[in-house]
Amino acid sequence: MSFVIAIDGPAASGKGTLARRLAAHYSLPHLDTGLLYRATACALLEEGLRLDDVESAVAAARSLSLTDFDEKRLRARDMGEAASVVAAMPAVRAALVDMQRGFAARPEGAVLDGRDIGTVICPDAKVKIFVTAAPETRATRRALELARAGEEADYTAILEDVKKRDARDSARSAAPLKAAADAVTLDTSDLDIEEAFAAARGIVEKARR
Ligand SMILES: Nc1ncnc2c1ncn2[C@@H]1O[C@H](COP(=O)(O)OP(=O)(O)OP(=O)(O)O)[C@@H](O)[C@H]1O
Ligand SMILES: Nc1ccn([C@@H]2O[C@H](COP(=O)(O)O)[C@@H](O)[C@H]2O)c(=O)n1
Repeated sequence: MSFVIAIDGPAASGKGTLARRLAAHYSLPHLDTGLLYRATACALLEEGLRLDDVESAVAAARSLSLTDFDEKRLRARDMGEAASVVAAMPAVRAALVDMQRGFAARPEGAVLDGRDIGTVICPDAKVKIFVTAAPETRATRRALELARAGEEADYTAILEDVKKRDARDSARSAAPLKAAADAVTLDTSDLDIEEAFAAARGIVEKARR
């Protein structure tokens, strides 16, 4: 397998930040797989369909194009919650596997971040990192991010969101959120972004040797 870095972790743990930084550092393409589930949920909501309409969700997942995402819309808070509802459907997950594995199979390698990259999508990845942080830390960071963007940032509501999403993602039967047995866990609760990036680079370098 080519040089694949698989990054998983709970909501707002900083996996996207680390995945982007590692991809830039190693000149690898990056796929934020959460966007696939967010885009699937968004397609349903925009059509006025219910989030539990499995057939429509599978059709929406199958028609996604990786180059076609309105990231600002998809990263809205309500879309994270909606994504986690469709992500619990085994048929939706199955519809998105080939797209993710195709991305990971690029000859130069790739960085993918999500919930099941190390466990299901790329079980043979050379590097697996499970990024985590205390829920309160994650909620504080997300609230700061929203406040910086001039959006509503109610810490208590965000903390509740994060906990609810983690619980649903961990409890589902299909590809639940969990660290792969051979992943290295990186707890960033007491690390700033530069420290977390340095630690992640250390993990990658060790795995490459
Ligand atoms: N180690 C860190 N210290 C401080 N802030 C951080 C750290 N890592 C990430 N952040 C900030 O926390 C917020 C969430 O990070 P990020 O978007 O990377 O998380 P994520 O796990 O990809 O989230 P999601 O699950 O919603 O996709 C961002 O504002 C980011 O800048
Ligand atoms: N590999 C993945 C990635 C994401 N999900 C689900 O999508 C939701 C949104 O993901 P973010 O990373 O953008 O926060 C997330 O809560 C999961 O339910 C997934 O199941 N598998």
